[in-house]
Amino acid sequence: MSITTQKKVQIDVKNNDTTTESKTEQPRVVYDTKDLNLWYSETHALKDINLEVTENEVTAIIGPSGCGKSTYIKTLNRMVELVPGVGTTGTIAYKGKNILDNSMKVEDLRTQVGMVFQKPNPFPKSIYENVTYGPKIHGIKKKSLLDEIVENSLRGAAIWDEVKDRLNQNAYGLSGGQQQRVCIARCLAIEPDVILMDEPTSALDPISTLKVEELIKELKKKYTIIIVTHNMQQAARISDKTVFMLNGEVVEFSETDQLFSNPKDKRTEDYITGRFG
Ligand SMILES: Nc1ncnc2c1ncn2[C@@H]1O[C@H](COP(=O)(O)OP(=O)(O)OP(=O)(O)O)[C@@H](O)[C@H]1O
Repeated sequence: MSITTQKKVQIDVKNNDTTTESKTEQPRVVYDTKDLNLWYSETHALKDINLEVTENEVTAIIGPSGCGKSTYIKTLNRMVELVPGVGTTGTIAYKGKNILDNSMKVEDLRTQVGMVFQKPNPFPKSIYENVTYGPKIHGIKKKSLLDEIVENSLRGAAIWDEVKDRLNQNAYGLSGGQQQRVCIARCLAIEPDVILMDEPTSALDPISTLKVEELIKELKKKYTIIIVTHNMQQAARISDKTVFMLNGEVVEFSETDQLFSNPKDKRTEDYITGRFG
């Protein structure tokens, strides 16, 4: 199911100082998925997915275990194709270009689309080296520039103050919540447009979870965020739109407030009220 939202922007245009005109501005669609099907060999994991992801919004994907949430998010940066025997039909346009087309270079896509995983996965290196890893691969060598990227990225991930005096220490020495924010900083260091998050707080305690949630709300001012979560309260707290998936299908996709307060589909209602899943 796809929805199209229209943000109406009223622009006052002085016309002989007497009249007012209004103009409609379309929000920018970052990912436009059309009729996407995906198979892991015989398993039909995604079925006729149609979804639009809008710029500078948080889109949450919820649904019971095995419904295809992770598969979908991993299709958005083509990580899913690392699994042998994966086949797809349909299209996913990223800023107008079909990423499933062979002509799309995965490396190009991944410089624009960062990913944060369920378990914090810092490299066994210093905090500094973790954050500079991506920029160095992209050829940045100048120490002053790398220093600047480290500070900006760690600030962006709301962890600068906690780690600024131990940048050369191993990231493994940090708490789980701090490690996850370093991983978010590592993702910001490549200056992506989109951040994909696959259950980023499921391994964190409630306080760290809250910090990452606050961070996500802040990050959406600059980035487009797509987050898979098992936690419906989390989806309700932080997302603008929510996708409910079941058995590989999108059952409902709408504004988060609407989906949780007034679901259109009985299956969504059953899921969010805990009657199944
Ligand atoms: N690497 C794989 N090889 C074969 N089948 C897979 C693979 N990964 C996932 N699947 C299958 O695809 C379907 C969707 O799985 P997926 O991991 O996307 O679900 P999910 O909603 O993210 O589940 P969870 O909430 O438990 O993480 C399931 O039937 C699963 O068994």
